[in-house]
Amino acid sequence: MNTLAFIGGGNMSSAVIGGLLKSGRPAASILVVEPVEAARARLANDFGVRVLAAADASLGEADRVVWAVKPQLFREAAAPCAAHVGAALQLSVMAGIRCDAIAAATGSARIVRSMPNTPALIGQGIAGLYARPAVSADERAEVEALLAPTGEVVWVAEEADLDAVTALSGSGPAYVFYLIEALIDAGQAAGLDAGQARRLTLATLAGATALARASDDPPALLRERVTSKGGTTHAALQVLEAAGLKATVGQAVDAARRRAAELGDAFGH
Ligand SMILES: NC(=O)C1=CN([C@@H]2O[C@H](COP(=O)(O)OP(=O)(O)OC[C@H]3O[C@@H](n4cnc5c(N)ncnc54)[C@H](O)[C@@H]3O)[C@@H](O)[C@H]2O)C=CC1
Ligand SMILES: O=C(O)[C@@H]1CCC=N1
Repeated sequence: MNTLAFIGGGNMSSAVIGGLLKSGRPAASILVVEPVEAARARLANDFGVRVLAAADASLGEADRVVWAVKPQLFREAAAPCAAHVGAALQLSVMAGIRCDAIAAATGSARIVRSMPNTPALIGQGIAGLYARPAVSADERAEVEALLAPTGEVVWVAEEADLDAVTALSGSGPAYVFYLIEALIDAGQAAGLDAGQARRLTLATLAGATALARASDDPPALLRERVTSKGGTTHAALQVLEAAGLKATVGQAVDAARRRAAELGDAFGH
């Protein structure tokens, strides 16, 4: 079995490692560079993987390297690894660090960038993936298998499309949580207690999403089926329309996409 190295052993790495072990990968084939002692102890206890406090020559064993440090720490983390990992396929889950910057820091041309989202932590994420041309079809399939425990993947053809993925599904859970907050508050304002408002809100979002997934009909048609003529839904939707909610959502996603591009420029090399 080849060796897989993770640089950074936090939330995202733990989600991927947990899934890999469940799918039968031997813990001894996984190496994690993690400077925080408590995090190393947790990785060793929970998973039995090999942990390193700092990069050393044993990283040279790895033919696959997963970059999972916070973006602003990438350069600092990469410097001591670079001498050992240049021949490996690099997979990054870091927001905003472009392939050029990863190539410059690692000396590898074989790079896959992914943009995950936080539901990955419970196996229900979706990640956008972009591969440089030097990455083979077999390596792409291997990356898909690696990320399978975190949820779904979507490939994009251009690296710039990852900025749109970041704006839609990377940041997207925050938009949904914001809507959840607003609906719970509204339910309470309408007279329900906090527990009732929370249950009704979460089950409604989960149920509507599941129905949209299960149906071949477009969301607009599903919406129309809820909306009786002259009824309650119509009254609510008129308020949302008058407030320009669709346009506002469009502007919000565009602001996130532009910010992702700016951050990519800022982390450039
Ligand atoms: N789209 C999203 O919502 C998400 C994006 N991500 C991306 O995944 C990456 C990792 O995020 P998390 O796992 O949530 O962060 P985290 O903070 O849980 O884990 C990062 C780990 O890197 C370690 N670290 C710090 N300096 C290091 C160094 N020099 N060498 C090796 N390790 C070092 C830290 O001690 C920490 O354990 C980030 O770049 C983030 O952009 C992660 C989760 C969700
Ligand atoms: O807010 C951010 O910049 C990161 C990228 C997507 C989710 N979190």
